[in-house]
Amino acid sequence: MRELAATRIVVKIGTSTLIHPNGKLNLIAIDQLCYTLSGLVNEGKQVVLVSSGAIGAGLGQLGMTQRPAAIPEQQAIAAIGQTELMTVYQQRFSMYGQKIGQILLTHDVVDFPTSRENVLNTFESLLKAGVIPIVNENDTVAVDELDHHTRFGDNDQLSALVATAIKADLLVMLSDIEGFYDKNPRKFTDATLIKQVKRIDEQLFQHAGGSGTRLGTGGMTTKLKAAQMMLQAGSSMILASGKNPSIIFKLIAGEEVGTLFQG
Ligand SMILES: Nc1ncnc2c1ncn2[C@@H]1O[C@H](COP(=O)(O)OP(=O)(O)O)[C@@H](O)[C@H]1O
Ligand SMILES: N[C@@H](CCC(=O)OP(=O)(O)O)C(=O)O
Repeated sequence: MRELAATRIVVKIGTSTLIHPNGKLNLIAIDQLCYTLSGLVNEGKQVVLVSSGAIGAGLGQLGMTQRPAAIPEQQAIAAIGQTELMTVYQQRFSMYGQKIGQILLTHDVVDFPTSRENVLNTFESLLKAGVIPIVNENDTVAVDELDHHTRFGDNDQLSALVATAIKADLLVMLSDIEGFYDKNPRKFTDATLIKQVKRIDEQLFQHAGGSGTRLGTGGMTTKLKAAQMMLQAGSSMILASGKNPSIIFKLIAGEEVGTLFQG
Protein backbone atom coordinates (compact mmCIF):
# COMPACT_ATOMS: atom_id res chain seq x y z
CA MET A 1 0.00 0.00 0.00
CA ARG A 2 1.08 3.59 -0.60
CA GLU A 3 1.15 6.46 1.90
CA LEU A 4 -1.18 9.14 0.51
CA ALA A 5 -2.95 11.64 2.68
CA ALA A 6 -4.82 13.71 0.10
CA THR A 7 -7.65 16.05 1.00
CA ARG A 8 -7.38 18.54 -1.88
CA ILE A 9 -7.30 16.64 -5.14
CA VAL A 10 -7.13 17.72 -8.79
CA VAL A 11 -8.30 15.13 -11.32
CA LYS A 12 -7.37 15.57 -14.98
CA ILE A 13 -9.15 13.51 -17.61
CA GLY A 14 -8.06 13.38 -21.23
CA THR A 15 -10.01 13.36 -24.49
CA SER A 16 -9.17 9.75 -25.27
CA THR A 17 -10.89 8.70 -22.04
CA LEU A 18 -13.98 10.87 -22.52
CA ILE A 19 -14.64 10.34 -26.23
CA HIS A 20 -14.92 7.03 -28.06
CA PRO A 21 -12.82 6.57 -31.21
CA ASN A 22 -16.07 6.99 -33.20
CA GLY A 23 -16.44 10.53 -31.83
CA LYS A 24 -19.32 9.78 -29.43
CA LEU A 25 -19.16 10.64 -25.73
CA ASN A 26 -18.06 7.77 -23.49
CA LEU A 27 -21.06 8.00 -21.18
CA ILE A 28 -19.93 5.11 -18.98
CA ALA A 29 -16.65 6.84 -18.20
CA ILE A 30 -18.36 10.22 -17.67
CA ASP A 31 -21.07 8.72 -15.41
CA GLN A 32 -18.49 6.90 -13.33
CA LEU A 33 -16.29 9.97 -13.09
CA CYS A 34 -19.20 12.11 -11.83
CA TYR A 35 -20.26 9.45 -9.32
CA THR A 36 -16.70 9.03 -8.05
CA LEU A 37 -15.91 12.73 -7.66
CA SER A 38 -19.26 13.37 -5.96
CA GLY A 39 -18.48 10.49 -3.60
CA LEU A 40 -15.13 12.06 -2.72
CA VAL A 41 -16.77 15.42 -1.94
CA ASN A 42 -19.28 13.59 0.29
CA GLU A 43 -16.32 12.10 2.15
CA GLY A 44 -15.11 15.64 2.89
CA LYS A 45 -12.49 15.97 0.16
CA GLN A 46 -12.05 19.04 -2.01
CA VAL A 47 -12.03 18.14 -5.68
CA VAL A 48 -11.19 20.02 -8.88
CA LEU A 49 -11.81 18.43 -12.28
CA VAL A 50 -9.67 19.44 -15.26
CA SER A 51 -11.51 18.07 -18.25
CA SER A 52 -10.39 18.00 -21.87
CA GLY A 53 -12.76 16.89 -24.57
CA ALA A 54 -14.21 20.15 -25.92
CA ILE A 55 -12.71 19.66 -29.37
CA GLY A 56 -13.52 15.95 -29.35
CA ALA A 57 -17.13 16.59 -28.36
CA GLY A 58 -17.43 19.43 -30.90
CA LEU A 59 -16.17 17.20 -33.70
CA GLY A 60 -18.80 14.64 -32.71
CA GLN A 61 -21.54 17.29 -32.73
CA LEU A 62 -20.57 18.37 -36.23
CA GLY A 63 -20.20 14.80 -37.49
CA MET A 64 -16.54 15.44 -38.28
CA THR A 65 -13.93 12.72 -37.86
CA GLN A 66 -10.72 14.73 -38.21
CA ARG A 67 -9.46 17.60 -36.08
CA PRO A 68 -8.92 20.43 -38.63
CA ALA A 69 -5.42 21.88 -38.85
CA ALA A 70 -6.50 25.54 -38.75
CA ILE A 71 -6.55 27.04 -35.25
CA PRO A 72 -9.69 29.22 -35.79
CA GLU A 73 -11.64 26.12 -36.83
CA GLN A 74 -10.41 24.19 -33.81
CA GLN A 75 -11.41 27.11 -31.60
CA ALA A 76 -14.91 27.20 -33.07
CA ILE A 77 -15.25 23.44 -32.60
CA ALA A 78 -14.06 23.75 -29.00
CA ALA A 79 -16.68 26.43 -28.35
CA ILE A 80 -19.37 24.04 -29.57
CA GLY A 81 -18.02 21.01 -27.72
CA GLN A 82 -17.43 22.79 -24.41
CA THR A 83 -21.14 23.51 -23.99
CA GLU A 84 -22.04 19.90 -24.74
CA LEU A 85 -19.46 18.68 -22.28
CA MET A 86 -20.70 20.98 -19.51
CA THR A 87 -24.31 20.06 -20.24
CA VAL A 88 -23.50 16.39 -19.75
CA TYR A 89 -21.47 17.10 -16.61
CA GLN A 90 -24.30 19.23 -15.22
CA GLN A 91 -26.82 16.43 -15.81
CA ARG A 92 -24.67 13.67 -14.38
CA PHE A 93 -23.34 15.56 -11.36
CA SER A 94 -26.83 16.78 -10.46
CA MET A 95 -27.95 13.13 -10.26
CA TYR A 96 -25.64 12.88 -7.26
CA GLY A 97 -26.67 16.25 -5.81
CA GLN A 98 -23.26 17.68 -6.69
CA LYS A 99 -22.86 21.31 -7.76
CA ILE A 100 -20.31 22.32 -10.37
CA GLY A 101 -18.82 25.55 -11.72
CA GLN A 102 -16.95 26.16 -14.96
CA ILE A 103 -13.50 27.76 -15.00
CA LEU A 104 -11.87 28.40 -18.37
CA LEU A 105 -8.19 29.31 -18.06
CA THR A 106 -5.14 30.17 -20.08
CA HIS A 107 -1.70 29.09 -18.89
CA ASP A 108 -0.55 32.65 -18.28
CA VAL A 109 -3.40 33.56 -15.93
CA VAL A 110 -1.31 32.49 -12.96
CA ASP A 111 1.62 34.71 -14.05
CA PHE A 112 -0.23 37.99 -13.58
CA PRO A 113 -0.75 38.84 -9.89
CA THR A 114 -4.27 40.27 -10.23
CA SER A 115 -5.66 37.55 -12.45
CA ARG A 116 -3.90 34.93 -10.31
CA GLU A 117 -5.53 36.31 -7.18
CA ASN A 118 -8.95 36.43 -8.81
CA VAL A 119 -8.67 32.85 -10.04
CA LEU A 120 -7.45 31.59 -6.68
CA ASN A 121 -10.28 33.41 -4.89
CA THR A 122 -12.78 31.74 -7.20
CA PHE A 123 -11.31 28.29 -6.58
CA GLU A 124 -11.27 28.82 -2.81
CA SER A 125 -14.87 30.04 -2.73
CA LEU A 126 -16.10 27.13 -4.83
CA LEU A 127 -14.17 24.53 -2.85
CA LYS A 128 -15.31 25.98 0.46
CA ALA A 129 -18.91 25.64 -0.75
CA GLY A 130 -18.36 21.98 -1.71
CA VAL A 131 -18.65 22.76 -5.41
CA ILE A 132 -16.48 20.95 -7.99
CA PRO A 133 -14.79 23.48 -10.30
CA ILE A 134 -14.51 22.05 -13.81
CA VAL A 135 -11.52 23.53 -15.62
CA ASN A 136 -10.59 23.52 -19.28
CA GLU A 137 -8.21 25.61 -21.27
CA ASN A 138 -9.99 28.67 -22.67
CA ASP A 139 -9.55 27.40 -26.19
CA THR A 140 -11.03 30.45 -27.90
CA VAL A 141 -8.24 32.71 -26.63
CA ALA A 142 -5.40 30.29 -26.03
CA VAL A 143 -3.08 30.36 -29.00
CA ASP A 144 0.66 30.58 -29.27
CA GLU A 145 1.38 34.27 -29.54
CA LEU A 146 4.39 36.42 -28.83
CA ASP A 147 3.07 38.32 -25.83
CA HIS A 148 0.69 35.68 -24.71
CA HIS A 149 2.78 32.65 -23.98
CA THR A 150 0.12 30.01 -24.02
CA ARG A 151 0.17 26.75 -25.89
CA PHE A 152 -3.00 25.58 -27.53
CA GLY A 153 -4.38 22.35 -26.18
CA ASP A 154 -2.34 21.17 -23.24
CA ASN A 155 -4.42 20.38 -20.22
CA ASP A 156 -1.74 18.14 -18.72
CA GLN A 157 0.44 21.08 -17.76
CA LEU A 158 -2.60 23.27 -17.07
CA SER A 159 -3.78 20.73 -14.50
CA ALA A 160 -0.39 20.87 -12.75
CA LEU A 161 -0.49 24.68 -12.85
CA VAL A 162 -3.89 24.62 -11.19
CA ALA A 163 -2.87 21.92 -8.69
CA THR A 164 0.25 23.80 -7.60
CA ALA A 165 -1.51 27.19 -7.50
CA ILE A 166 -4.28 25.91 -5.21
CA LYS A 167 -1.76 23.80 -3.24
CA ALA A 168 -3.44 20.49 -3.96
CA ASP A 169 -1.91 17.43 -2.29
CA LEU A 170 -2.46 15.21 -5.28
CA LEU A 171 -2.95 15.41 -9.03
CA VAL A 172 -4.66 12.33 -10.46
CA MET A 173 -4.11 12.14 -14.20
CA LEU A 174 -6.47 9.75 -15.94
CA SER A 175 -5.46 8.71 -19.43
CA ASP A 176 -6.02 5.89 -21.91
CA ILE A 177 -3.00 4.03 -20.58
CA GLU A 178 -2.33 2.20 -17.28
CA GLY A 179 0.58 4.45 -16.30
CA PHE A 180 4.08 5.48 -17.33
CA TYR A 181 6.05 2.74 -19.08
CA ASP A 182 9.78 2.47 -19.76
CA LYS A 183 8.89 2.92 -23.46
CA ASN A 184 5.76 3.67 -25.46
CA PRO A 185 3.62 0.53 -24.99
CA ARG A 186 1.71 1.27 -28.20
CA LYS A 187 4.94 0.73 -30.11
CA PHE A 188 6.83 -1.78 -27.97
CA THR A 189 5.13 -4.93 -26.72
CA ASP A 190 7.85 -5.51 -24.10
CA ALA A 191 7.25 -2.14 -22.39
CA THR A 192 6.98 -2.41 -18.59
CA LEU A 193 4.98 -0.25 -16.20
CA ILE A 194 7.00 1.90 -13.80
CA LYS A 195 5.20 1.85 -10.44
CA GLN A 196 6.93 4.79 -8.81
CA VAL A 197 9.05 7.71 -9.97
CA LYS A 198 10.88 9.76 -7.35
CA ARG A 199 12.84 12.10 -9.63
CA ILE A 200 12.33 13.34 -13.17
CA ASP A 201 15.41 14.09 -15.25
CA GLU A 202 16.18 14.50 -18.94
CA GLN A 203 16.86 10.78 -19.25
CA LEU A 204 13.33 9.94 -18.16
CA PHE A 205 11.93 12.18 -20.90
CA GLN A 206 13.65 9.90 -23.44
CA HIS A 207 11.12 7.21 -22.47
CA ALA A 208 8.13 9.44 -23.16
CA GLY A 209 6.52 9.37 -26.59
CA GLY A 210 3.71 11.32 -28.21
CA SER A 211 -0.01 10.71 -28.20
CA GLY A 212 -1.30 7.39 -29.47
CA THR A 213 -4.75 8.52 -30.50
CA ARG A 214 -6.42 10.74 -33.07
CA LEU A 215 -7.74 13.20 -30.50
CA GLY A 216 -5.24 13.03 -27.60
CA THR A 217 -2.69 15.84 -27.76
CA GLY A 218 0.23 15.83 -25.37
CA GLY A 219 1.18 12.17 -25.07
CA MET A 220 3.53 11.25 -22.25
CA THR A 221 5.90 14.25 -22.53
CA THR A 222 3.36 16.76 -21.22
CA LYS A 223 2.32 14.31 -18.48
CA LEU A 224 5.94 14.06 -17.31
CA LYS A 225 6.22 17.86 -17.36
CA ALA A 226 3.09 18.02 -15.19
CA ALA A 227 4.58 15.44 -12.80
CA GLN A 228 7.80 17.48 -12.66
CA MET A 229 5.84 20.56 -11.59
CA MET A 230 4.07 18.58 -8.86
CA LEU A 231 7.32 17.14 -7.52
CA GLN A 232 8.94 20.59 -7.50
CA ALA A 233 6.02 21.85 -5.42
CA GLY A 234 6.45 18.95 -2.97
CA SER A 235 3.17 17.32 -4.06
CA SER A 236 2.39 14.06 -5.81
CA MET A 237 0.85 12.89 -9.04
CA ILE A 238 -0.62 9.54 -10.02
CA LEU A 239 -1.02 8.59 -13.67
CA ALA A 240 -3.57 5.83 -14.17
CA SER A 241 -6.10 4.48 -16.62
CA GLY A 242 -9.38 6.40 -16.86
CA LYS A 243 -11.23 3.42 -18.33
CA ASN A 244 -13.00 3.01 -15.00
CA PRO A 245 -12.71 6.37 -13.23
CA SER A 246 -13.85 4.80 -9.93
CA ILE A 247 -10.22 3.63 -9.83
CA ILE A 248 -9.68 6.98 -8.04
CA PHE A 249 -11.16 5.48 -4.85
CA LYS A 250 -8.45 2.78 -4.97
CA LEU A 251 -5.69 5.28 -5.74
CA ILE A 252 -6.62 7.47 -2.81
CA ALA A 253 -6.87 4.46 -0.52
CA GLY A 254 -3.22 3.79 -1.40
CA GLU A 255 -3.61 0.76 -3.68
CA GLU A 256 -0.65 0.33 -5.99
CA VAL A 257 -2.22 1.05 -9.35
CA GLY A 258 -0.79 3.26 -12.09
CA THR A 259 2.42 5.23 -11.65
CA LEU A 260 2.99 7.32 -8.54
CA PHE A 261 5.25 10.35 -8.93
CA GLN A 262 6.34 11.25 -5.42
CA GLY A 263 9.62 12.68 -4.15
N1 LIG B 1 6.42 5.81 -21.99
C1 LIG B 1 5.10 5.84 -22.23
N2 LIG B 1 4.24 5.27 -21.33
C2 LIG B 1 2.88 5.30 -21.54
N3 LIG B 1 2.29 5.88 -22.63
C3 LIG B 1 3.07 6.48 -23.56
C4 LIG B 1 4.53 6.49 -23.39
N4 LIG B 1 5.05 7.17 -24.43
C5 LIG B 1 4.01 7.57 -25.20
N5 LIG B 1 2.81 7.16 -24.70
C6 LIG B 1 1.51 7.46 -25.31
O1 LIG B 1 0.83 8.48 -24.56
C7 LIG B 1 -0.59 8.23 -24.68
C8 LIG B 1 -1.37 9.05 -23.64
O2 LIG B 1 -1.37 10.43 -23.97
P1 LIG B 1 -2.57 11.15 -24.79
O3 LIG B 1 -2.88 10.38 -26.04
O4 LIG B 1 -2.20 12.58 -24.93
O5 LIG B 1 -3.82 10.93 -23.82
P2 LIG B 1 -4.82 11.90 -23.08
O6 LIG B 1 -5.92 12.19 -24.05
O7 LIG B 1 -5.26 11.05 -21.93
O8 LIG B 1 -4.08 13.14 -22.63
C9 LIG B 1 -0.66 6.73 -24.52
O9 LIG B 1 -1.86 6.19 -24.99
C10 LIG B 1 0.54 6.26 -25.35
O10 LIG B 1 0.16 6.08 -26.68
N1 LIG C 1 -8.71 22.06 -24.42
C1 LIG C 1 -8.78 21.05 -25.47
C2 LIG C 1 -7.76 19.93 -25.43
C3 LIG C 1 -6.75 19.92 -24.37
C4 LIG C 1 -5.90 18.66 -24.16
O1 LIG C 1 -4.83 18.77 -23.52
O2 LIG C 1 -6.37 17.46 -24.58
P1 LIG C 1 -5.89 16.02 -23.98
O3 LIG C 1 -4.50 15.69 -24.49
O4 LIG C 1 -6.90 15.04 -24.42
O5 LIG C 1 -5.88 16.15 -22.48
C5 LIG C 1 -10.16 20.39 -25.46
O6 LIG C 1 -10.91 20.48 -24.49
O7 LIG C 1 -10.46 19.76 -26.48
